Amino acid sequence: MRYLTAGESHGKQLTTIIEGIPSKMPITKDNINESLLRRQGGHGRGKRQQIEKDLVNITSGIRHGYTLGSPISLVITNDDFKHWTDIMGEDPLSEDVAIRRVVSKPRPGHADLNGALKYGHRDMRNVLERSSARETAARVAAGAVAKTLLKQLGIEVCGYVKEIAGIRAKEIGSLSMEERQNRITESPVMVLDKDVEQEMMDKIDQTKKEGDSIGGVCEVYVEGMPAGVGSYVHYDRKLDSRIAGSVVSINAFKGVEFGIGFEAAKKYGSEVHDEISWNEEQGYYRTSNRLGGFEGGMTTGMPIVVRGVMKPIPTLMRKPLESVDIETKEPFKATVERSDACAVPAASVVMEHVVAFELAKAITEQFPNDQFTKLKKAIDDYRDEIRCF
Ligand SMILES: Cc1cc2nc3c(=O)[nH]c(=O)nc-3n(C[C@H](O)[C@H](O)[C@H](O)COP(=O)(O)O)c2cc1C
Ligand SMILES: C=C(O[C@@H]1CC(C(=O)O)=C[C@@H](OP(=O)(O)O)[C@H]1O)C(=O)O
Repeated sequence: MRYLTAGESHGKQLTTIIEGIPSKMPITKDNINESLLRRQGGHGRGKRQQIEKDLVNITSGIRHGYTLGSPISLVITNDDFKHWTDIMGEDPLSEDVAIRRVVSKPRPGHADLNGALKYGHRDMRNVLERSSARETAARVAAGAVAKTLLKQLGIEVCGYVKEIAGIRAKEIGSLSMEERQNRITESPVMVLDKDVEQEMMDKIDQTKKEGDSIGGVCEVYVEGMPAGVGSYVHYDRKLDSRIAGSVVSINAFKGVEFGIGFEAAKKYGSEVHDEISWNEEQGYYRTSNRLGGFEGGMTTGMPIVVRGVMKPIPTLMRKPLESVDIETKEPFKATVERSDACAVPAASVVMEHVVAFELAKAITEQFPNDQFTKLKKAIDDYRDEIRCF
């Protein structure tokens, strides 16, 4: 399984092409639109989300509610394009207009300057349009297809906010998957712990008022993955490493941890590792899950718990960062018309979907089948086999 996305933030549309989903898997538009809608939400988003209404147009690979086994292409229209037709259209601009519209002021914290140096663009719009996190809508569409596959194999993935600007949600280990999913749907900041919700919202509002930005931590929790998915034999087949790469690939994500994560550095081995037990009903299981569901690049069969840290949004409404104009070499302070003050809730939805894609990819590699029913049977057989091992 693999996917590619195409599209600029203020261009006509975003496109996702997914390859490797087996045939005859039930799926509808609603499976994808529900995820797209969730990504647009969350307290702290800027004015752009009032312009966009992300809905998928399935243009290939799905017919009458089932996958065909051929490439699936998904299109999301950028409603904002109508305001940008001259700047983002394919027709050449007259020279004087083109010169006036050139973006020569790189924004710190964005891809602008490095992308301009690499691709030789003196108009940094050519960089910023594609490097924008608008592209995460296309990735969520791919992840929604992956989630639909996983769910039908008994694997559920759920992403939520763990921390915003130092305000940390407490551990609520006893929540079922359904309770987690309901809770984040109800929560304006997509957090499981109701006690910190208001504090997080107040912090976002205060930050917005001050024209600054904040980041945080997102967590993804997965139930139902059988033990032994992934591999220890090569670095690029380790599933935890693939997940880590997918999380850091999300715009503004700077780090990843599994289970107790960086806390492990402060502890003894006896306080970190998960002891192995066995009973007839479950087969092997762990009495704790401090390592977050991975050993040796493979799943342990315990829930996967992975967190990613998002830096504060780099575009600041009233505290602009200093930079240098690449034409004049003069310093300037970046001024902006709109930006998100905090996109951690939306990013938790993105993280859920990129993790889901890596899990579905690993499953389809380990149980290669062109037809979904055969894939389902292969996994069920494997589950029986490891229970009796
Ligand atoms: C869902 C989401 C929304 C974002 N919204 C904004 C935004 O409104 N303004 C902004 O400056 N950065 C925003 N970002 C962050 C930038 O896209 C990101 O910092 C930039 O692409 C540079 O990538 P890097 O931080 O990974 O180096 C957003 C990120 C995500 C995941
Ligand atoms: C468009 C989205 O996020 C955008 C991501 C983004 C950035 O720099 O990453 C900057 C903003 O773009 P704009 O300047 O057009 O408002 C966000 O709105 C989206 O998530 O759908």
